[in-house]
Amino acid sequence: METLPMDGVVVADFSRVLAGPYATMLLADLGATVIKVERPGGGDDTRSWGPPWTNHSSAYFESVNRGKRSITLDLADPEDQEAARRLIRRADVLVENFKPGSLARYGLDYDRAREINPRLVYTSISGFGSKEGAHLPGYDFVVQAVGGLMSITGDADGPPMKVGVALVDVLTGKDAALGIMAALRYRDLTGRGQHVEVNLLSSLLASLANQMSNLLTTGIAPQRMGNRHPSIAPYETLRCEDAFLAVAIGNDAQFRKLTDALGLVVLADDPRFATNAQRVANRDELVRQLENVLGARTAADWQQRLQHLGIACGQVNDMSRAVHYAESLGLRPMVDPGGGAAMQVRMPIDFSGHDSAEVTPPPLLGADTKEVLSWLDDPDQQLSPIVSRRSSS
Ligand SMILES: CC(C)(COP(=O)(O)OP(=O)(O)OC[C@H]1O[C@@H](n2cnc3c(N)ncnc32)[C@H](O)[C@@H]1OP(=O)(O)O)[C@@H](O)C(=O)NCCC(=O)NCCSC(=O)C(=O)O
Repeated sequence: METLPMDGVVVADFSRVLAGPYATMLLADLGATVIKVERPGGGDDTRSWGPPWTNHSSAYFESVNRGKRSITLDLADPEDQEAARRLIRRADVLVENFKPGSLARYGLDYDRAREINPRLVYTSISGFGSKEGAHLPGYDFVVQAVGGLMSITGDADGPPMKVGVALVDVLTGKDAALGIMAALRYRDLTGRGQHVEVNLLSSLLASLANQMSNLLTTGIAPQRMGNRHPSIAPYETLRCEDAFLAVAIGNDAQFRKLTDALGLVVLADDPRFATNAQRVANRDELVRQLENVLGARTAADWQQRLQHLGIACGQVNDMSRAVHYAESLGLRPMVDPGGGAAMQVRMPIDFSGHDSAEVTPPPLLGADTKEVLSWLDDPDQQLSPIVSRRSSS
């Protein structure tokens, strides 16, 4: 069997909803053995976040839980707490997203866990950190609001708007996975585990990149600009005959190519538009002139013509067309987990040394409890490979 980067790494996954499960799914995709601990009865909250539903849970749950085993433990029950501690003893990594402090009630907080296993990388995901914001529940939507993202998203004269997916959770999940990788490397160097903490608000603030830098440079908070860019023009959606085309011009040479293609070469020498700063200052007039010409053809037609000249542009696709577009470019965005489960999006990293792990469908609630508990009792026992839960259920 092929060697994967995280082969042999055991992850005790006490997380639920999105950010934590996203992080542990990445680890599973990279070959780790992920044991998802769920509450008996309903399990991960998102198993009931539908519609849409699958035969066994929800599309939401399935999007971030492939490649894992599921066990149910009632952490309020002393016997199950003991099982959780046995799992901690065997694990390399623990991931949890309880509200900070909650796990102490069950004897599963960091201090207790490191007594049991000093090599453990104990990863906590919270909404707002473990200090003054520890008691605050953290959902992506609220963090998009208080973290500034909504204030810079949407039309200039429209209401604040969220991004169309729980992107803060995804960013936080990726930060968690990165933190885990670094802590495992540190453990390789020192032999010591540690407590890795990430939170939704900090991951969002850290991802505001140039917009945050604009604030810090000028003291003025950036505002919503629709699809426009605060510092580059044209870098926005432009109206064609039938639809919008996103056009991104990053330097003057690219602008000259664009004006050539549109038969507007005079604009490239016009003092109002010759440099990026001038184009930003005279953006409304620039867009008016560009749209005058773009309006004569369809967005698809312009996409083909402009891409041919090396200009960054593309139609505004729905998600189905987005997948087809990726496939038309030779990418392999999708993977079939088998077992009758719906197709999934593949982990987006390619390695030259090995293929991506084979993907297995998300687990049924508690499907692995018996086997994992017996594995915890017997250090010589191997876990059997995950097979398709659906065909065996
Ligand atoms: C996700 C949460 C908002 C959920 O809020 P709550 O349901 O109020 O949180 P809690 O974690 O405290 O869990 C609720 C209760 O269930 C109990 N609980 C949970 N699992 C178990 C098991 N296995 N056994 C026994 N008891 C359990 C837990 O101890 C609490 O008990 P009592 O204390 O006795 O009630 C919060 O956990 C949180 O802020 N997490 C950190 C940030 C995060 O990951 N957010 C999710 C992003 S997803 C998202 O935003 C999106 O998808 O959109």
